[in-house]
Amino acid sequence: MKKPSIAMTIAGSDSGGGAGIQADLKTFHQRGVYGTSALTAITAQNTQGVHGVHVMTPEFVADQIRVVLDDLPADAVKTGMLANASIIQAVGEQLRKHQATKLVIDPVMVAKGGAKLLQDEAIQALLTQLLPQAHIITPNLPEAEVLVGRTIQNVADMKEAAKYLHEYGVAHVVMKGGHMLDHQLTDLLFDGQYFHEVEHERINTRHTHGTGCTFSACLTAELAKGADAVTAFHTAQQFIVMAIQTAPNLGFGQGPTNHWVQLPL
Ligand SMILES: Nc1ncnc2c1ncn2[C@@H]1O[C@H](COP(=O)(O)OP(=O)(O)OP(=O)(O)O)[C@@H](O)[C@H]1O
Ligand SMILES: Cc1ncc(CO)c(N)n1
Repeated sequence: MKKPSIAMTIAGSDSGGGAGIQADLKTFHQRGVYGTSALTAITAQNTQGVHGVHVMTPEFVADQIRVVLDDLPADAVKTGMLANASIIQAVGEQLRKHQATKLVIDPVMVAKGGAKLLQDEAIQALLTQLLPQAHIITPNLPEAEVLVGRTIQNVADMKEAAKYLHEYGVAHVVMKGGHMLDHQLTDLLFDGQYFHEVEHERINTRHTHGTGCTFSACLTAELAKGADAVTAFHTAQQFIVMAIQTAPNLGFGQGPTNHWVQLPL
């Protein structure tokens, strides 16, 4: 077998399997990439909500990253749920030590059911300790509003927010439009110079659990294989729309998407 590219996820476990580390690893696998992981927290979670959270110590998160990257250097790394500022600091330190490039930050703050996955005090740490070394940040609209400190109501606001976040040193900003109120959704990527926009129709479904995780995991897998940011963005966008369209109809709440989407590798 030809050696596969490696992608690492640093995130929380979703016991229900639709979001978090499980969505990331399934998506990495489906995109032909070998997935490794470091857990920041374990949630007791299903499609109906988060029933409990157990957070790892920053030292143990650092240990996982260190031993994995010493042995299995990642071609791209993504972060999801980071829980608190001490974990963010530990992650930042380890990634700098290992000179991890192609870092994708999905600034997970709240689960779809409303449970908090990041402490408020950690926002500043995310902005100052992870953004300067990141290749791409992928906020949804409520996350972007918190990071920027302004409301975002339309595509013009999304562009302003993207420019603001770019100032922190991240190479590309992807704004996900899943939370827009319109019938028509816009996702966009800002590379510091140009905006790349994708408009698509909202799919009327309850099966949107883990859409953000799945999208950013696909983006990370494409970067790991050597794609540029814009190409990776378009592939991830296609992947998530197909995954929502063909969701397996599981669970009594907001069900997972289809991680078996087949797109050319
Ligand atoms: N109902 C929908 N129809 C079509 N596309 C959608 C829908 N919901 C989300 N998307 C797409 O899914 C991707 C993820 O966006 P979204 O804003 O939902 O992420 P998120 O809120 O971080 O997800 P989560 O918190 O569940 O992981 C984007 O490309 C967005 O356009
Ligand atoms: C562990 C975890 N990470 C991220 C999300 C966001 O979808 C979630 N619901 N659970």
